[in-house]
Amino acid sequence: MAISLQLESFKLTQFKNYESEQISCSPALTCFTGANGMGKTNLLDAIYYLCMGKSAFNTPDSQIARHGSDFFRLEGDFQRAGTREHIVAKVVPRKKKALERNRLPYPKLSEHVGLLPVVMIAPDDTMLVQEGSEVRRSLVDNTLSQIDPAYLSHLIAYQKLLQQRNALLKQFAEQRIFDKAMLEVYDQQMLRPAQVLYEARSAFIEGFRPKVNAAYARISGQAETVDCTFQSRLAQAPFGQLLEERRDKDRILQRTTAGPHRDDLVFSIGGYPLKRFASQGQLKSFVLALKLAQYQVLLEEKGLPPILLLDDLFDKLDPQRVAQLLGFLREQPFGQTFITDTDPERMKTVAGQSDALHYQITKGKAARYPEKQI
Ligand SMILES: Nc1ncnc2c1ncn2[C@@H]1O[C@H](COP(=O)(O)OP(=O)(O)OP(=O)(O)O)[C@@H](O)[C@H]1O
Repeated sequence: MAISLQLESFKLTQFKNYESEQISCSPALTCFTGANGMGKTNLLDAIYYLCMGKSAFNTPDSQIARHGSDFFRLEGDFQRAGTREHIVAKVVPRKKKALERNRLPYPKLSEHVGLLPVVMIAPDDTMLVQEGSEVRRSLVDNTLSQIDPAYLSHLIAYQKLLQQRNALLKQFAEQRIFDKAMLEVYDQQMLRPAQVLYEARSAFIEGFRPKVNAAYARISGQAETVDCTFQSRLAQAPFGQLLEERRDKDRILQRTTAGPHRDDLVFSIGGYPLKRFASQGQLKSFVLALKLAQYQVLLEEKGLPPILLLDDLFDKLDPQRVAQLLGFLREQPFGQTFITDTDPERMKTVAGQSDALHYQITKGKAARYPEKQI
């Protein structure tokens, strides 16, 4: 597949440890190497921010503005299916956040999501297995939001109503009152977004499962099968019925105890719970498989290869897994890729293709490696 999504260059101003820097990108592979803490990951996060309107690490905007600065700005020049897309993010934390596409501000930031599909693979992806359900839901939500703007609108609507319903339950407890009719106003409004989220997530997981298993087999080179299933109470009863059944419980606990905000993904290996039975190596292969499956779903649904951001993977994976991953990347119709690594020598072998660009990062400054070193 011809590359039809490409970041040509991007500019950071007062973004994390970058005062001002402009980076030209390879259409295929751009590598950033440097010691720990120099600002390699920050570059990947800047690209992610331009694609998604927020940090990949949930870093609040107030912590993104460079120490001592009260704003930050990012600019990216993309080519998307033959069309130039100039994206600018101008952020004054807690005061103003504007995202512009070709000099026109978006009325809503969420309208930008999906234009420039992106997948970040980072060492802390192991949280997908080790942490609570919120992290797993956000993998699903992130993917579906990039595929379907309507999904994101329903998600935002649901989350807002949920917050309001929970606030009302708290208020009832504080004032020692209970007004069923008032609660039902929220219940009614939540039915449709909840159903949309449930149906979209269920359908998504069906397509996602075989891709996770196939990617795992390829990366780990092992025979055991892995699985990923969707767990939602909405599979047992309609949301309206769940809300009614749990009204007393919700009242006592002062929060909404059932709904799409409690959905989860269940992971297994060889038929056993992955979290408890996977070795460290199996766990790393599995989270990598989850992200590569996400990449493939986006590729199929969007019809153009997402930008792939690989953070620090080579440091954290053993050489065999690195080789498997590189083999996998070479086999697939992967689009533009960005990689960070502490070891320039290792990167030289990875970047040993003619159209790769290789930068040395030192304290928020990027310098091109001389061509002959690549
Ligand atoms: N708002 C900010 N203002 C100034 N510097 C910041 C800000 N946020 C983060 N930094 C700095 O950015 C650096 C971390 O950058 P980054 O995570 O990109 O490093 P890295 O090169 O990827 O390192 P590693 O190899 O350890 O992953 C740290 O030195 C940190 O102090």
